[in-house]
Amino acid sequence: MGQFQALKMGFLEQFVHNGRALLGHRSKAILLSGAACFGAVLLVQRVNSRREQKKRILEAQRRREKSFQVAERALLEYKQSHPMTNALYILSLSLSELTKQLQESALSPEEVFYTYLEKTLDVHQKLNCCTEIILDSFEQLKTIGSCKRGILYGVPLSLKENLLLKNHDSSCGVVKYLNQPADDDCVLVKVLKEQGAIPFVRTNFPQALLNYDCSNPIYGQTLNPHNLQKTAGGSSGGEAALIGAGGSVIGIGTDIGGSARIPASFCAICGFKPTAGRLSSKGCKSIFRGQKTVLSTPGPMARDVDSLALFMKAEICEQMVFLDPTTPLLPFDEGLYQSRNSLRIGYFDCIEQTPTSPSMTRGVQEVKALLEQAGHTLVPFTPVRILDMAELMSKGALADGGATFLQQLEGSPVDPVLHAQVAMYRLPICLRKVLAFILKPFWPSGARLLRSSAGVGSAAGVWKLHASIEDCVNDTIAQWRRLNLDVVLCPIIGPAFNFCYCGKLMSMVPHSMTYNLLNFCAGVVPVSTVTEEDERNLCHLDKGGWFNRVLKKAITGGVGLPVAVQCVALPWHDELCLRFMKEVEELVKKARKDEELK
Ligand SMILES: CCCCCCCC/C=C\CCCCCCCC(=O)NCCS(=O)(=O)O
Repeated sequence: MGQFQALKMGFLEQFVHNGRALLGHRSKAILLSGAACFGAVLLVQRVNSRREQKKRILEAQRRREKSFQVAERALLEYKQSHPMTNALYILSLSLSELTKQLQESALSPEEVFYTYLEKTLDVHQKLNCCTEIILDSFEQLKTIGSCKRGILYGVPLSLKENLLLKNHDSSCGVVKYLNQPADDDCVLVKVLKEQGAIPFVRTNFPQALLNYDCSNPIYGQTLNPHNLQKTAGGSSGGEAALIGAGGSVIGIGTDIGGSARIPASFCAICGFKPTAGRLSSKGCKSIFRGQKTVLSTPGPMARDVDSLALFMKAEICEQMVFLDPTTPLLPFDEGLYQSRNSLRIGYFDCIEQTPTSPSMTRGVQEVKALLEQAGHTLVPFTPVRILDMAELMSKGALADGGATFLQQLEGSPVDPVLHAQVAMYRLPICLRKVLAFILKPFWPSGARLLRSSAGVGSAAGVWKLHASIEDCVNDTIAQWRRLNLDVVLCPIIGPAFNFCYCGKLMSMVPHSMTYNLLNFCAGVVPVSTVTEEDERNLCHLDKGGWFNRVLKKAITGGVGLPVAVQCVALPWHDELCLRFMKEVEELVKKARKDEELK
């Protein structure tokens, strides 16, 4: 019995042990196969989502190609019955001259439209600057002849892709925004159509718009008309390239950190960022709607300043205020724009701890001399609290540490122009703060960039940020008043960079974004080209730290590229800013003529 009992116990123990082992193996196996299934599901999901991404991108690219093909056919048909003898003449006209000829019926809307269409198709082939020919414009053209009205009667116009257009996508280079056609035109486009303009082409931008290069995974990289190895700039780079190469006489960009001004500087055209609120932003798509700390605004881009002013006159009308009553009842002050009394102008040619190229500095110095010769008073001006402002603009635009930006990119391949930014926004906030703390003694500017990209953390942080910005606005205005200034002359980022450097040089953005932060108006005028001496002077950048060395790499090989300056005025003094830009433009033109005559 004892033996039997022992045998039974041993057998039972063995049974339980085997059972446990079996169960252990089984649960392990179950767990493993569960994990494998989960992994496989994830993989399949990923493959499917990549396939879906590719499919949507291909569809968008095909839509673009189709619009070009239809436009080419229409152009061919038109040319067969209407030999376009006036093309060179039409393309040489400024916007004011063109509108005059159209109003007087010296030119017909059809010949102007097809001339610009032909040029645009040709320019796009070389620069990849357009995202679509707006086929509805052919219908608009058919009806426009009978009704001659509006300041811009018969003028073909280009639009950055993020301006909403009824029945068209505004993708901003983000796959999840594809196949979501807008219900209505944005207010600016509605007003322009009422003023007789014909929006005929949409233009390219960098993915998600928060960069000053010009490439995205749907439409690719836009090239600079002055050097195909350089970027057109951004984010309104398609506009700048198209206008700079003569494919459009007037276009609209948007600007939260320099997007209308930087590409204008890169492509030798004029770009204007009005005071935010002066023009309606209703229907201008932004990647982080609701961000109200640093204000975005649409702005005109053109070959000359008069065109920018004419555009402002056309937009600022009762209809704009009716469609968007958040805009002020403040008619365009033609008298102020035309005034030619002498100005008191503050100037600076660099910003502390912010990379600045030799041609940026030279541009300001040369224009300063011309303005002085013309009888204006130039006063040295050091921007107040510029380093604080650099941090505030970064904290404002990235109050969430870049989380929304990354969210918007989910489901999209990330364009190489964004790699540097995305890498930074992917770092956990606390790691950015720790790294910033460690880097501060060795690399203060890098540390500042990292720390300010960590956002504000809380609602109290937002209020503190807004209070600090208010202080900066008040201090800047107080300084203008102390010096009794009308306007300020300063550098704008340039010359055009090699591809994919803009994201690595966000530290240069204070040159333009300061005026978005302060909500002053600012515009850019081309004044010169990069000289051999500017190129030789790049060696000075070797000394100034990492960002300066990156800048040197970004702009090496730039001889002959456009150089521009920036003109700034106080909030709501848009006409004064444009008048100052006009003055600069005229003086530079005169100096060039005098130089040629020598
Ligand atoms: C301590 C140094 C800080 C430097 C400031 C860096 C700020 C970086 C923050 C955000 C990135 C902004 C990039 C701005 C580039 C210009 C892009 C632009 O204006 N896009 C237009 C967007 S809109 O919504 O269509 O107006």
